[in-house]
Amino acid sequence: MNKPSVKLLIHGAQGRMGQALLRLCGEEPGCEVVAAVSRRNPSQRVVDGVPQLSTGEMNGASAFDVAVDFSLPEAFDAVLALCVERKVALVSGTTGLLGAQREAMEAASTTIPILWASNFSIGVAVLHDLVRRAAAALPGWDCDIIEMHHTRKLDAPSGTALTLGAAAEQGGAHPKYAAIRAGDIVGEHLVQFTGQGERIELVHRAMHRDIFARGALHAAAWLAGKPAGIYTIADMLGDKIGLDSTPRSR
Ligand SMILES: NC(=O)C1=CN([C@@H]2O[C@H](COP(=O)(O)OP(=O)(O)OC[C@H]3O[C@@H](n4cnc5c(N)ncnc54)[C@H](OP(=O)(O)O)[C@@H]3O)[C@@H](O)[C@H]2O)C=CC1
Ligand SMILES: O=C(O)C1=N[C@H](C(=O)O)C[C@H](O)C1
Repeated sequence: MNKPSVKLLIHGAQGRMGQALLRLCGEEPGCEVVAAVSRRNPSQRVVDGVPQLSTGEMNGASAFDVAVDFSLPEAFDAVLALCVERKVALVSGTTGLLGAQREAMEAASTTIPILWASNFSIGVAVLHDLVRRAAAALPGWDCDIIEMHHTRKLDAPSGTALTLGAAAEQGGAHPKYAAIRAGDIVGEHLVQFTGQGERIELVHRAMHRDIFARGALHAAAWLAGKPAGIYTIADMLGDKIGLDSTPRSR
């Protein structure tokens, strides 16, 4: 018998990530978008068969299994509350969340499954592991994290930089951060360990935001139907590429 499809609500649908998610959702087997939510009232009520809702209309969305949220911190509380009310899963990549929002997410995870990640690429999941191991092997070396993004990005340091910093701290380093906003850079993270007379550079360059969208759609299919709890990218990929749990940060 065929598995029933996983019904998705895309939150932040008019954004750069939201548009990539809508374009790529057909690639994830068994996933179907049933609602696309944006801040403003939509100019068209239905696009490619998908109902378009404004934030104010979100609570009236038809039944869904997973909300996929790539929005902004000020929009996050509403989608978390809706998932708790409907008892459905949440995949979120929204960065720059406040401490209180992280706590609300932890509290919600006692009733629904949640996977939040600052970066949904496989490369960065592997980079976390490399950074933790490099930091542990290089006590006393300076650790600097330099991130570069497009000029429209609002938060700094990026969520990924902070999560990589948490990995470095797990290895005993004390990272410092620098952020560059320039042109249309999708996302670059350089973690630099500097000793006396030598330097190691670990770098990830995202060439396209489709890598994040594909990761998030895969996470949604994976998370649907899981028991309540907080899950990480490493939980999702761990068996495949042998990762320990991902460090948490904003
Ligand atoms: N974890 C990861 O792998 C990645 C995470 N990100 C993160 O995802 C988030 C979105 O990034 P990006 O798509 O580039 O950003 P955009 O600014 O392009 O999109 C943001 C979306 O959120 C909506 N939004 C903003 N404020 C509100 C609000 N108050 N209520 C409801 N909706 C709102 C916007 O609606 P409207 O268009 O109507 O204004 C828009 O659809 C950021 O936090 C970014 O850091 C980005 C890439 C990868
Ligand atoms: O806003 C972005 O664009 C990105 N945000 C995420 C972050 O803050 O780390 C992930 C990626 O770098 C792109």
